[in-house]
Amino acid sequence: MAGLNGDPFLGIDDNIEKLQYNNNSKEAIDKEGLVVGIGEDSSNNKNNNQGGEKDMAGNSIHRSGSRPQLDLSKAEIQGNSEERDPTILLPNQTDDISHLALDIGGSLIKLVYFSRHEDQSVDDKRKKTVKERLGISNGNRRNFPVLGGRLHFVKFETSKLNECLDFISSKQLHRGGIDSHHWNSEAPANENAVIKKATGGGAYKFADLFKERLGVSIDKEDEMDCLVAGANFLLKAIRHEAFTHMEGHKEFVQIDHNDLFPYLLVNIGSGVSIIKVDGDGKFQRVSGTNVGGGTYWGLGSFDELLELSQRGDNRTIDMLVGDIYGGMDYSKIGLSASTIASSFGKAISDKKELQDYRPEDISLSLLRMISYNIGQISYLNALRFGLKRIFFGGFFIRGHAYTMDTISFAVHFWSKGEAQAMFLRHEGFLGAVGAFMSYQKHGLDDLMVHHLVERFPMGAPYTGGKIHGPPLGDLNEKASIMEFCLTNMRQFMLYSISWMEKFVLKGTEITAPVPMAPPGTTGLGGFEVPSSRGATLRSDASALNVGVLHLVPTLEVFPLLADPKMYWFTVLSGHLPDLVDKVNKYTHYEAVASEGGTDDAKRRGDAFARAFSAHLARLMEEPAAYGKLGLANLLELREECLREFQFLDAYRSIKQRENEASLAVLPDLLLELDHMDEETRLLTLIEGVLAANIFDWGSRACVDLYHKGTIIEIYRMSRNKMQRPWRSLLDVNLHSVLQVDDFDLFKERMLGSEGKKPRPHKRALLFVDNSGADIVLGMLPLARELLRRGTEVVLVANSLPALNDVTAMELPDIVAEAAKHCDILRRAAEAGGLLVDAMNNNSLDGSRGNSSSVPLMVVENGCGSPCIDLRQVSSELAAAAKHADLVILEGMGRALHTNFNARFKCEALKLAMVKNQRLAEKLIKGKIYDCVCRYEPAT
Ligand SMILES: CC(C)(COP(=O)(O)O)[C@@H](O)C(=O)NCCC(=O)O
Ligand SMILES: [Mn+2]
Repeated sequence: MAGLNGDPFLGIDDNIEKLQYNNNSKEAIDKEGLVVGIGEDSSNNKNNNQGGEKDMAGNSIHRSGSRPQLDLSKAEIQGNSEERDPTILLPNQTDDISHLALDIGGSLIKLVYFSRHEDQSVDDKRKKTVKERLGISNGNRRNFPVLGGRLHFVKFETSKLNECLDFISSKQLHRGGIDSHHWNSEAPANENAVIKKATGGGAYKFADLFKERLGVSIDKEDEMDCLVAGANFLLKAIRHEAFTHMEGHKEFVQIDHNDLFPYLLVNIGSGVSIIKVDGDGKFQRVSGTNVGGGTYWGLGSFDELLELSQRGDNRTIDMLVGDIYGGMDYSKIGLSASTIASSFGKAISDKKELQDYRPEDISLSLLRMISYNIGQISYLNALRFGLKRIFFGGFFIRGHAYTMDTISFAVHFWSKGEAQAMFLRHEGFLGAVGAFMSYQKHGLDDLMVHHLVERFPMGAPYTGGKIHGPPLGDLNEKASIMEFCLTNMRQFMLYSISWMEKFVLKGTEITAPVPMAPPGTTGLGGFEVPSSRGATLRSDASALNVGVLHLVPTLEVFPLLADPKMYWFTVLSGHLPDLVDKVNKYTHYEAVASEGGTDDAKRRGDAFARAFSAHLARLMEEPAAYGKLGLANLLELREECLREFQFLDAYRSIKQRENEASLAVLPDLLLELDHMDEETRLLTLIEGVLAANIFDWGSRACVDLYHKGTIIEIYRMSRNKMQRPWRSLLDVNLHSVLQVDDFDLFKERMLGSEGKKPRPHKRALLFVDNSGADIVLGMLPLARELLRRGTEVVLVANSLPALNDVTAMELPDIVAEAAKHCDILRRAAEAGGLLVDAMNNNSLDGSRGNSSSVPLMVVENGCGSPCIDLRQVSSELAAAAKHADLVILEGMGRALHTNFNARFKCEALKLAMVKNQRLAEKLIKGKIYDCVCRYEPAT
């Protein structure tokens, strides 16, 4: 604002302690260097396994006696006890319970395991009061036996079954489960039975080994049942599960749940099963072929063959139409000269021995032969049953572009474009997911898309998010530890380290580019040879194509969205590729510093930096690797990655400092505001919100600023810069320039015109953003103004920390502090149950207790990212939304990157400062630190 009259901060900052942001932590880390250097050679691996076997054998008596560690005291049946298989609540059970299911195939073991979320939400008196106020009861929601957790996906070679057993043992997955038959029943659990679901031939073949090594009984599930159940579940529940892949181009397909059946499921494992699926549990295995993944693998190492094929030229060994027709097409029947007439056909005429051919060429010829054959048989079966959609699953595909292109080409060619080949991101895990779902207790079949949040495989499959044991760097140290690994606990630590190392190593390996077929085809046989581009094949391509699935049964669609179905298309503004390098990486330093720069923190910080960089590199190389991603997902990726490496709140101390500094000047600001007339006050309040939004630790430019001045200096500068009109914003969807200084419209709605007083809003939901000045000097004074007008205010904050965003857990204390200086806030906070245990006895006007004030409440939004996807919000927020007639979204993350184009059933105000030069140029035709104020009446 040009010359903010009577700026409350002129002069004040001299009285408060100068808070200079310190960047010592970064220097300290730079100086010492992070603990790096890992690596796992095969001998280590061997030692691990040997040690494991010996040790496990030695401890078998101890282990077989280990029942699931469940505290059954005060167990009670939940809901109607007349129901069959009612859920049993275990109120005293606190340990994490893990479950696993296996699909043990001829070549690979696929493992899906579940880990419960650590409950990080507040469930104290305050929350209870707020819930009561909002009329939230658990009665109107289905009670899920699983309160939320994660599904992880891991695979092993069947020939290395020991690795799989070690993994299960190291993660204690064999203990965590419980007797599956009794979870939902009233019958007492069998003392000794630990039953795990498994499918595939290995469930029969290796049952005794599981019993012997882990004390686990295998409950065998039918393979076809599992494949279909897994495919149906994934197709219905996971966004962007299915995609097409043609000529190197990947396109995600939005599956309509009501129009999924019938379809053809082709599972390419060792052999191939072709299944016609008509519904849940309704299917028929209509065909199959023995030429499958095992055929390829049987002739060499799968990954090596795939790698070789990248450099192959099958024309040296395949007989082409042109070879028979003297280089000509056989155009009369539509065969081009490059069409393969006979796979390996040249080998007959060439009079060469097999060893005279290049392994690369043989490998490619083989890959094409198998892929075309599968594509053709699949097409014939689709034709036989009149099916248009064919989903291909199984580990043969491995996210390999050339394989998918070849299969797609065959289906397209034979069906003349009538049938479509689609692939699944969880391609290899269909059976394992199906087996997992056969645990009745999970109630997974009832979960909807919005209950499942796919996050990224930061290393969770390898580490489970926890890192145990000493630093990774010193292999000698590791070796000596190994010698002393005699107890189970040490054993557990050892394996955890080993998995961790593998992941970090993988993180650096996975950066090789994905080979893509060149565009353009030449008849059946398609593209001539794989592109030579990207000579290295990602060895573990599939491992990073799937994320960890977070099950959050309490998430709901935000009820005030005007058109939830269109939300996906309007919510995101950012495009990924050019933004990847913009996501700053200095979080790493803050994270390590937030935990005192300890060796353990440095070690985890290093692992985080590697994992995060690996994911960014992977995304640069293939932006759709994890499904369709926008900037919002990328920002969430960073937060998730931090959490995986146990950095639960990297900005904790920064947030605290900013809160304290801002709370110190709040009384002066409130005094100043109270001396203004209504109109000036409203403008000052909105300017205050925009100005204070400058405190954003996700913006490199802002962080550079913080190193140059105190919080208050920066805040004052920011306020002095406020100038109307605020910027125009380019609507990316409408391709038009929108005027977004809607302050006058908002003012009219708030204060009226021509002497007419409009009715105040009934309830406003304020989606707050950052800690410190942003919440204390920006959003709280605005909330106070609304409260003063008789509007109930719900502060909506993150459930989990993300950058310097304020969380729902932190807010009540901030409000309590602010309430010490303001009766309006105090009374409202009391009325809203916010001051239950943070009561201040010295009220400003001497009044106490229940006032007639409208309430001020806090609810969590259900997310842990700087952005918000309103298709997945907490049930409290959904309940609070029911009576709301005003939504205020604040900050770049919530109001620009996401939701700028979201339309609401009620009025909406979107406020943000743009803190990135490039985004300012792209989104608004402006510059860094320009502001957006958009007001929209109810839709
Ligand atoms: C992470 C953020 C969305 C946070 O902004 P906020 O919501 O706090 O206003 C923002 O800092 C951002 O867009 N960062 C990425 C681009 C950059 O480096 O500036
Ligand atoms: Mn923020």
